[in-house]
Amino acid sequence: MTDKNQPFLRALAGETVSPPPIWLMRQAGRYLPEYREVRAGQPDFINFCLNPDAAAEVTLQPIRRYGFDASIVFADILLIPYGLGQKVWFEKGEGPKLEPLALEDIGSLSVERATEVLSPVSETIRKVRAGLPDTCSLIGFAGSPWTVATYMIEGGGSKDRFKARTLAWSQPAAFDALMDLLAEASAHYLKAQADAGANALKLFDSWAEGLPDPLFDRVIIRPTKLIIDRLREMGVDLPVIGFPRGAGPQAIRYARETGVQCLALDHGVDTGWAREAFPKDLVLQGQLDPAVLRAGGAMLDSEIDRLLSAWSGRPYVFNLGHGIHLETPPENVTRLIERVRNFKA
Ligand SMILES: Cc1c2[nH]c(c1CCC(=O)O)Cc1[nH]c(c(CCC(=O)O)c1C)Cc1[nH]c(c(CCC(=O)O)c1C)Cc1[nH]c(c(C)c1CCC(=O)O)C2
Repeated sequence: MTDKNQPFLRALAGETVSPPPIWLMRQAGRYLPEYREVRAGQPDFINFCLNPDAAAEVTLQPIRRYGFDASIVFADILLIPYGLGQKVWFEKGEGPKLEPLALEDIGSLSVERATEVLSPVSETIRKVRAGLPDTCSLIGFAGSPWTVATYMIEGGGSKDRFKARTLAWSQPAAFDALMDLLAEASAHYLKAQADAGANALKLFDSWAEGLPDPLFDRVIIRPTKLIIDRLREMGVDLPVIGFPRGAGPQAIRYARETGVQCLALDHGVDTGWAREAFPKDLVLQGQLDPAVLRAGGAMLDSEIDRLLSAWSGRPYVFNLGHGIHLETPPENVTRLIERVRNFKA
């Protein structure tokens, strides 16, 4: 299996592939009836993620149904806090819950424990890789330290991450130490995924929006660069995709300074601006609105065409601007893929 066989890896290496490779953020999930069936037998979400047979099966489901160019291992960004020793659970319809972490308690978190607890994810990767066609790439991932820390500190999702931002300003040394610890745990976790057979890696910074420059540098750029530098030090040379959702123009600095090979754009990014703002050798991914995929019809077609035209002639991976919505009709995804695959530049 070489890069040449995989259109997704060719694009990540900087080649303009036409039509562009396509996969979707959160492509395994509740919009698929076959996922809901497996999920029904796996009441505990964390155990589900750490069950290699079940996790490999749902990772492969969207590949079988749609033939995407890339798969992403079924896991969750909150496995890291769980592995480090924090209490994490998922309540139906309410999203993730965590026992809020006080910065004074960082000492109770263990990187070694996380590496051990998360080892089933490597087993999932081995199983998935063995079940994938040679032309399909496999993406390993982790949450970025800031996004993961917001859940750890707030005890779940939050509207504007006010508590986490306050702590970043009021206790800078302790907060930066938490970033360091999360970066170290993530680097080891991603290295294990690479060793198990992942072809590319992705860092999800879903809550990168709304940060003043000094915080953006401290909690987004520095820890992201730490992870990538650490991976390179450990001999991992896979391409890395960064997704600093909502970063706006700060993404220019992010792309220049962190060491990512590919930048995933959210649907709120001005396409014309981004075409000019990012260097031509930076691979871009995105940025279809999950709501237009949910809506379908003629609007979906015209949005697909707009993005394909806007991003043609440069290395690009077709994707959503954020995760697929659970109410998305599976046939809209079929329509999307057909339209992308029939595109002639
Ligand atoms: C912020 C974040 C999380 N998890 C993730 C992010 C970053 C991407 C983003 O911004 O969407 C990333 C993630 N979560 C999941 C995957 C693998 C599946 C895939 O991408 O195909 C990935 C890549 C499975 C999941 N993770 C979760 C589900 C749904 C759980 C279920 O089946 O009941 C899945 C399929 C649960 C989860 N996990 C998380 C939340 C907020 C929730 C609840 C919201 C929701 O239900 O969608 C944290």
